[in-house]
Amino acid sequence: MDNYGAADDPGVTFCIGHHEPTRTLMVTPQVVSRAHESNYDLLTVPITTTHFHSRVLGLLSSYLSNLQPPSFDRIGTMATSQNTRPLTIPPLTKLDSNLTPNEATSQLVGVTSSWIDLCSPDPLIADLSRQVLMLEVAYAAFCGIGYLLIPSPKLHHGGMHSEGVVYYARAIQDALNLGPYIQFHIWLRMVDNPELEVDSMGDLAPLARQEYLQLEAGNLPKIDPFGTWDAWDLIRKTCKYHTRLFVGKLNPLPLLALALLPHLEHPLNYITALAMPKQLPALSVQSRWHSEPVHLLTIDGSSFLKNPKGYPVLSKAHQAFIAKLMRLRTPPWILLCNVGPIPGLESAEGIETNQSQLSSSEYPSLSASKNTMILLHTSPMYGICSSDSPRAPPSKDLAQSITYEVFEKDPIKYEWYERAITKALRDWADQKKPTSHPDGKVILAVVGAGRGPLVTRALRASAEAGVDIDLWAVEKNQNAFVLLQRHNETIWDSKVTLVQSDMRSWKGPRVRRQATESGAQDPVGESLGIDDSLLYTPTKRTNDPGRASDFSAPTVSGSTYTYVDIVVSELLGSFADNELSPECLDGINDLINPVHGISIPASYSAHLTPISAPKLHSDVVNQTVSNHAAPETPYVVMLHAIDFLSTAESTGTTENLNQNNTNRASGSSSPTLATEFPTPFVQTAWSFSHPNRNIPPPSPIQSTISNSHNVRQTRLSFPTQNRGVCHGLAGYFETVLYGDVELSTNPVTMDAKSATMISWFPIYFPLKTPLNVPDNGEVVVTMYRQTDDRKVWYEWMVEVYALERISAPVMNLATPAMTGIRSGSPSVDSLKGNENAQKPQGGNSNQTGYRRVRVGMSEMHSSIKEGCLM
Ligand SMILES: C[S@@+](CC[C@H](N)C(=O)[O-])C[C@H]1O[C@@H](n2cnc3c(N)ncnc32)[C@H](O)[C@@H]1O
Repeated sequence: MDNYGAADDPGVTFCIGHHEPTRTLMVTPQVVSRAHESNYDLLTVPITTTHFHSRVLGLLSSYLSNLQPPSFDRIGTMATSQNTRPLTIPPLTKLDSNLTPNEATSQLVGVTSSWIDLCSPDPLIADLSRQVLMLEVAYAAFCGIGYLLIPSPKLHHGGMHSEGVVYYARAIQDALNLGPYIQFHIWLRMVDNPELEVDSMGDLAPLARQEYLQLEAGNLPKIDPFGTWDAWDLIRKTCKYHTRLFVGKLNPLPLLALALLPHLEHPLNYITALAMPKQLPALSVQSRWHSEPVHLLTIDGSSFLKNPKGYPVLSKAHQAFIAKLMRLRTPPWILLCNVGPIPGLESAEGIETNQSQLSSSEYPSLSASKNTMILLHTSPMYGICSSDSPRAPPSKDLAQSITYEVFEKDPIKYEWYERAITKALRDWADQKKPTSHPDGKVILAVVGAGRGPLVTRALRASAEAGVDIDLWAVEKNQNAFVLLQRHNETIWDSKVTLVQSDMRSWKGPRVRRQATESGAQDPVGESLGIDDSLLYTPTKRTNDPGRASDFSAPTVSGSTYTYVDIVVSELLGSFADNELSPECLDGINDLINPVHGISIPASYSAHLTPISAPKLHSDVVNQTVSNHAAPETPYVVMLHAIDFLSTAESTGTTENLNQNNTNRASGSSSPTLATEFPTPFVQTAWSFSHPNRNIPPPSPIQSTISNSHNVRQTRLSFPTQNRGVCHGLAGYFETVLYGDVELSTNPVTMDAKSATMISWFPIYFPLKTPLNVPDNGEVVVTMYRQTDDRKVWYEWMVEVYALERISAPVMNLATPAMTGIRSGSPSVDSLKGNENAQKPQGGNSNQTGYRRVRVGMSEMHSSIKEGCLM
């Protein structure tokens, strides 16, 4: 158990801003306070004016008219060297900016010029653009602007695509240094659609000289769902995952529809009544952006659609996406663009609103929108903790009472334990199994009892099953032990025998001898209260199954040691075994009834999947400055801002999915709305079972006990559908408590096995250096659970493969031979597409197949420095 956090949902504060691209108004404190009265939390402001724009265009024009056309030099370079007279923009003048430092500046988001083209293949345009940006950033920094919105890089230049993004990225790197107190937001569309990259009048891009442009490619421009994400990935990598660099996303969501929901009696009816809702990109694309640091969500007025009553409405898919973003640790600010002037502040004249049909007074008050959006924030799961904040696993130090208290609030865990114990007791009685107690009671021990919630559940289970138990509770934490004593007196009616000990040195339960030599009943043992057996020398039970109740050991105060029939423990960590449950339970393995003994849990398994987790990566990189072991430490963390790289993906857009009413590719055919992100492909790394019949006997030549039987290793292959970046691995666990009673944190099985359980966060195994993953590739994970008999640690390595299409006889095709693919999970072949899966069996004709080509590999990471001491 390793989950910490506040139990109450803190709610989300929404921050709504107003963006008017052609704002000419000088933004004074009075203007800001007027915007506040209209319930806007912030305003955008252009850094420079149209005067500045004209000045730069004028400069460029006169420069070009005096310039010789560029030509190749003797070495043959043109685009990469400029042996020409430089064009330098003189400093800003007072007509070049309306921005003046004042007390309202901190509530402004500065917007840099969108008419520049930092990506231009023409070095003159690219350099001029860079100068404009630098002048603007420097002036914004001088004025005390805290947030800058930088328009998107231009990705298409004739036949060239994304070639100049690296120049853009390099300029942002300079800008970060120039404005050390500014947060930079790169303004991107969700998908790369060349048709939306339209040049406006006065833009520098079309002024690029023909000599530098490649001719238009013959093919029609295509929408690339991950094209803008690719650009973002390059920018943030160039800027080394800088903590002040975020995404400001252009998102065509009709947000004001959401704002209007309180006015509607049955808002969902109105939404479903819409004829043609705006289309969100595929869920895989939404999921990718959800994992990125999106701090501004901009919603354009053109996105609004009207419902039959004339109000703007929002589809459920849109709501779902916004709601998901709002549950992040840092929910984005919402920026409404082109929605008309702020009432009473700006005249609509000169301001182009995309909603000619809607006047600004028709829009709801922003306070209403805030309340509505808070209503969307309903899932209890997300309020429990701060998400995506990496935290090293809990130390093995004694836990504080508050820690136990938080865990004890879990609505599922204890309920499930009680069900498991009840079932185990009923089965024991039904199967008429002999017990280890002379009176026929089932001896049950809660080992690692903490403050005793499982003890309470065991007593309830006994009453429920109608099976008498002799109950023992073992706990090493002396402070928790005080509470166990108190509970025994006040709640448990002194029915429990308490043992303050590390379970590994406990000698087992004691019962009264059936009769003393004199024939009198021994009074000790009915209820021993606090057990003092540690004061006595260890005894040895017989392992002869036929003598499970043979109390041949030396007696203590007329009592004798016996076996435990049912051991109940909860020593699990986020990755199942990472809090040394196997090692602790090994220590009491010999105390368990060798024939009929039961352990609850009976088994547990560790599961993993590769993820993209840019925020976590950035946090880990920052921690590395003070802690060199940070990138080799597994972190317990609520994973929200992540993207699963290997999924049972459905490829349709949200709209298609909505129409088809299909949901997860894992096979659910229920008619639910497809707003869930694709289901991850999670595989089993390894498992442990108890009681463990395979523990080797101690070696006579070694003083220490070997732990080698608890070493594990795995190598798993994960097909990936879309390109992305692997920052690390997400780890989960599943456990079989008893029979069909199971707990799971695995996102694929959690809902079925233990929905709403909150005791465990997932675990995150970071990669020091993120690895790029190609479309339709494979990520192969090699992982170990290692031990040196003193501590336990993990080692992990990731390889990335591209699948190269080949034509070869079927016999020669290289097929991945990985373990861990379980029934119910998509197979590697089926995720590659249907070609392999559907190829005809037999025959030796040449057929299309795939060869794996390794394109990336991490180092072997090791958490040995942070290993868990046994
Ligand atoms: C995760 S807590 C579970 C507490 C309680 N059983 C519950 O479910 O709320 C694990 C408990 O086991 C105790 N523990 C861990 N290792 C132990 C050991 N080797 N011997 C005895 N107690 C141990 C810890 O002190 C802690 O109280």
